[in-house]
Amino acid sequence: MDNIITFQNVSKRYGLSKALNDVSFQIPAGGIIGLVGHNGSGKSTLLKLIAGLVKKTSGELTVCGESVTRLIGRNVAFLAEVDSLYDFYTVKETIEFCNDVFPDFNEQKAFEIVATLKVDQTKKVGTLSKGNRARVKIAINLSRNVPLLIMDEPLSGLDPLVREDIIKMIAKYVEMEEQTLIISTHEVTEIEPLLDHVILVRDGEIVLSQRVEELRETKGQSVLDAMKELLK
Ligand SMILES: Nc1ncnc2c1ncn2[C@@H]1O[C@H](COP(=O)(O)OP(=O)(O)OP(=O)(O)O)[C@@H](O)[C@H]1O
Repeated sequence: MDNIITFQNVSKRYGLSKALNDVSFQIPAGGIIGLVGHNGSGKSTLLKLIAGLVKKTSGELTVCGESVTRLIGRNVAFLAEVDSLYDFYTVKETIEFCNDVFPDFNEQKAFEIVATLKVDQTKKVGTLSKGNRARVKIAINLSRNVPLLIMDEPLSGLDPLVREDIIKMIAKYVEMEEQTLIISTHEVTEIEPLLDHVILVRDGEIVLSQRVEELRETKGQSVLDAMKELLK
């Protein structure tokens, strides 16, 4: 499969407000894709459409070669801005719970990631600092053995040490040959070294979808340069 995701003339409206406007583009399979745009540009909507969490208003959307329905959740691990972890479970119980719920879950990997990040597994999730809660979220997402990982703003509102931990874990644990990770972020400078492909969104439209290497070779631009030019 060359492209893991294809959007053809996809629009999404919430009532009268247009979040995505007649969008057509493809996302290649494998590697890390950065989704970048200002607040309210449509990034979360695009990610939720891919994960089958909201319905398109019109157009054609395929993920892993199938039209998207709610069943697409089998192929997609979605890390939302607001998490759905249970406060009353310890970190260990949370990982065991995920192992029961997701048939594709790699429990050993999850334990390894939280141990690497020095999160105390005996603590209840509700008592964790914001940074450690984010570390648990990323461990769970990276431990799903699915073709498509989606992370909506995983770095937002976190201090530099936590952001660094998350970036390191992404670099180490995404299975680049078999998995595609789409990550939306405002922290372009930090994430740029990881990116294979970048998608820029402005006012519900895709203004760029290109390999980062190609952007450098053909236009001599970094992702940040392209962002400054196209997202003014
Ligand atoms: N459930 C909803 N109901 C109504 N309007 C919505 C809803 N969700 C998003 N919108 C609107 O759709 C547009 C795109 O929102 P979206 O959350 O996709 O943007 P975003 O790029 O993810 O923003 P941010 O960076 O702030 O998270 C915005 O104008 C937003 O107000």
